[in-house]
Amino acid sequence: MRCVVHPISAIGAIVPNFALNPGLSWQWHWRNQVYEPLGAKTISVLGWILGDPTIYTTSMEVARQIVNARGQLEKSYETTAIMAQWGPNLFSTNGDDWRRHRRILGAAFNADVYKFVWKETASLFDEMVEAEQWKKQPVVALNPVNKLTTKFALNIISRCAFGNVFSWQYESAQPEAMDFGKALEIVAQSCLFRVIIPNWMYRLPIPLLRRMDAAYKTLGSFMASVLASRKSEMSGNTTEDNQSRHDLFSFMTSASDDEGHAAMSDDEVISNTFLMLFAGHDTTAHTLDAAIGLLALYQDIQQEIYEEIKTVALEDASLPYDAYPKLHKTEACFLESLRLFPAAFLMVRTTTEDTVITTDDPHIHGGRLPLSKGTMLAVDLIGMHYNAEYFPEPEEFKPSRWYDARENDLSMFSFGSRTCIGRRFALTEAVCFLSHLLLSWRVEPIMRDGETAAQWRKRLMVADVSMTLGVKSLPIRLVARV
Ligand code: HEM
Repeated sequence: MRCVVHPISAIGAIVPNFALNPGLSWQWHWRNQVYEPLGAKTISVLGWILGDPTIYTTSMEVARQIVNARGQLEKSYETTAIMAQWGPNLFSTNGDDWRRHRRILGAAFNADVYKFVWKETASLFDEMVEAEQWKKQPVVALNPVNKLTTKFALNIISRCAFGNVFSWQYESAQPEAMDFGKALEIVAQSCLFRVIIPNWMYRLPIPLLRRMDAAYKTLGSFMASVLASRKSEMSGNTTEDNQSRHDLFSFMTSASDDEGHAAMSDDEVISNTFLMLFAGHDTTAHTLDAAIGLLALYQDIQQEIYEEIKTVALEDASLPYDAYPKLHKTEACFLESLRLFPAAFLMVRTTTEDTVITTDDPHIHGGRLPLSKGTMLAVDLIGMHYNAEYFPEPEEFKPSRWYDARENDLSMFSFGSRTCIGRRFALTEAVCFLSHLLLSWRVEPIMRDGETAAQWRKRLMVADVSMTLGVKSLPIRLVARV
């Protein structure tokens, strides 16, 4: 594909998708117009004015080679800078450094944490229902549902990453004050701009920039103070007991402590915490939106899932953690929503030396693609997930595709050793949220007069692509089940 400005460049990413500019969202808008007509799963994309050639692939085979290659293909500074604003972390590092981060964080993602995620999600759900007074109303309009899921996922990651609980009705006494909840929200929304805007600009009297800067500083000093207090707990200087905590931060700091000379530095601990805050909420919230939208459209599937949830709910309508392994259909529904709307839609690597990859397009260079050092490769998860060879009738919402899926089939979380470390965290939170929601309410689309379900889907179930991918502003109605 040839274009004026490469999609993975500052200008390409900012300018929206139109005939002359693919933009960051071409993979969504042109998902049926590029690979199939070219007769290839792996293509090159070249910007005439700006941007070096990049190889894009929708092939599972090539994707596995790319993400599992050791040494010849790595993450580059340019493509990880947004996630590494506080220093090196699991997402941004390669080789031995990455292995050290993965070992330490791997210890933090454990069964106790998943149980904690379930407990916190269930408890926040109850708090939300109470605060929003849903029980008093036969019908609740969520317009849009996105606000609710984003608030929910931010709150959960804050609880489960730091053990920092802010209540559902949390509002600062002074609306202009910069506290943790506000700072987290602003930082999450402004990550991309933070790497583009030079530091000196934050000294200008521009309220928006000043507020962004204050949010970064608040979050930075909050993370530093939590680290200091956890270290103090570990050295036995306080009455608090680090062992009784089940948040990721505590497991990460004690795993790092156990590593001795291979431990993470304070900057690395803080950078990994920021990474989890960021990677751990937007992706899950976006997918919950998509799942709720799709279930609203596919009432028969929603009913099937409701029946499954009902069989595991206790008499008081609570759903214990033990029920989770029995909620296959609910989990499959979330996975299928992720297939249709892959929140992390692009995985990028760069060659560190001249290399050759094997493609499954034998008619192009005999299926062998020579690449020179410095070539960027991008795994296009949208193109892969809408390829009928892998997923027949790709536009259809069919959770049953995932009923017998193995861990390594979950393409939406990447493959192999660099697969998403937070996938079980996300799945636990999502299944807990959806099962609580669907047990008590039926979800329906709020349509315009005379609009059909198909028109509603076409109008609203459209991917909004920036750092992550999700559907925009979905109007949803909750109808109480009697
Ligand atoms: C629906 C939710 C999620 C999706 C779709 C998702 C997707 C992904 C994907 C595709 C990757 C691979 C990126 C690459 O190699 O370029 C990844 C990596 C990662 N994810 Fe997730 N993720 C989700 C939730 C989470 C959560 C909840 C956390 C943490 C609490 C998390 C933390 C990470 C981290 C730290 C990495 C880097 C792993 C490494 O390089 O070893 N993710 N995620």
